[in-house]
Amino acid sequence: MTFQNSLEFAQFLDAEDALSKYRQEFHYPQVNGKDVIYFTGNSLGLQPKRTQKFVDDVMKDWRELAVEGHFYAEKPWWDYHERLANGLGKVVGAKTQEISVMNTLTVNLHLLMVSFYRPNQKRFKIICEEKAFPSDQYMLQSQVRFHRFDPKEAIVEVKKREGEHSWLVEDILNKIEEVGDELALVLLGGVNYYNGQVFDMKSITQAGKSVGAFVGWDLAHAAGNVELKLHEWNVDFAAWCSYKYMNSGPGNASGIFVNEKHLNRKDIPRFEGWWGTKKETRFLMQPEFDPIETADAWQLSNPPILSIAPYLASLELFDEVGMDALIEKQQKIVSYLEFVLKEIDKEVESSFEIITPKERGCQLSVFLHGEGKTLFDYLMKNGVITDWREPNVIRLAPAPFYSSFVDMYNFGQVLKQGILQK
Ligand SMILES: Cc1ncc(COP(=O)(O)O)c(C=O)c1O
Ligand SMILES: Nc1c(O)cccc1C(=O)C[C@H](N)C(=O)O
Repeated sequence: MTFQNSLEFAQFLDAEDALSKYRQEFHYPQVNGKDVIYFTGNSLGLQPKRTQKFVDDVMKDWRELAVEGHFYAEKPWWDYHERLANGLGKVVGAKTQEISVMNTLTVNLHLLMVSFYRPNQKRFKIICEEKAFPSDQYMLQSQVRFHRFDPKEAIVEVKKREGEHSWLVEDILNKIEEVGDELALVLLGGVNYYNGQVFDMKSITQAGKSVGAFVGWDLAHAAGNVELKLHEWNVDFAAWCSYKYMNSGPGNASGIFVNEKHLNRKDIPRFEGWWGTKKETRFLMQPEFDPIETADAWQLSNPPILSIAPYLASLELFDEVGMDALIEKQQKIVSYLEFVLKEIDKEVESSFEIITPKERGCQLSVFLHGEGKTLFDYLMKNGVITDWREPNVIRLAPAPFYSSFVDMYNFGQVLKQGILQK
């Protein structure tokens, strides 16, 4: 056994880790009386301890002020959502006015497609990745049918090459070129949920724009995980959920990005509601829609303050730490996890194939050759929270805010026991 492959080395890495203190900021579920090893921040992030106060404050204001809370709460509700835009802009690389917080991811993608999928007989095709997250597939198919086109003709899926586990960027760029002036929209997941691949969003956006298409991104697995420069990359629109790497709680309100150049355009239609009208005139109850000059124009209803409160708490943490520090730790901890997996792989008969390419964020997807769901069940029973995706893949996503190097080491030990005890 080498020093690298020891508990002491993992402890040394934790001691060197400037973010290790942030683990204390989160609540940990327990199994067998011990904190779990949590790998599913890519599905639902842990609860930050400070969230409770943010929610309690809203409950208190509601209890004590009732309707007056809209205007006289310490953080008034009528513009509460605006408090999130600046912090979120830093996470996704956008200007404050390009961000709004509203609804949930699939709803927002639909609303954004109302604006940015405007097919005609010539230009009606959409490029996406094959086997995108099912909700995205349903969303795209239903949008295409809504416009009376046939999904089989309109949706062009870029496939992985035979035998490959990830997509080649050149295949996506070539497909964009090939579809050319029939292409209305490019809409992909910035990070694929299954293999954890980070797409080259800059080049793909550029290619889509160069053939005259709109380009949007589903950033469910990217927001709070990888570097994003939506404004600089000239992305038209994007949406994400807040409950994965952004730790805002199950099914919580999420964010959208609309490029500044599309704000206030009369030729880009929108579904509209009263929370998209200017605050100054909103309560005059006039029949004309007077759009806010920011992405908030896409808001329909007054936002769910109790949902947005945890998101604000979480953004405070992101603001304190910053994406650069999170990404730096993420690269170290994911590399260490890869090392742990490879070491165990040498010691046991089974073999693990990491199907995540080198373009990656927090997630390693691991194909378990020679192992079945019993290994996954063993991990769960022994306090390793991971998830299982058919046919034989576990996804491991150590979140830099709260995962430790010792967690990775201990995971390796549980994994080894799980395989050896068969
Ligand atoms: C890539 C992707 N798209 C869409 C969704 C659906 O999100 P929601 O249920 O918040 O609409 C998810 C996660 O559930 C996802 O990972
Ligand atoms: N939101 C979820 C839920 O309520 C139940 C189960 C899973 C989810 C998820 O978010 C799944 C996640 N998008 C994924 O990548 O698998």
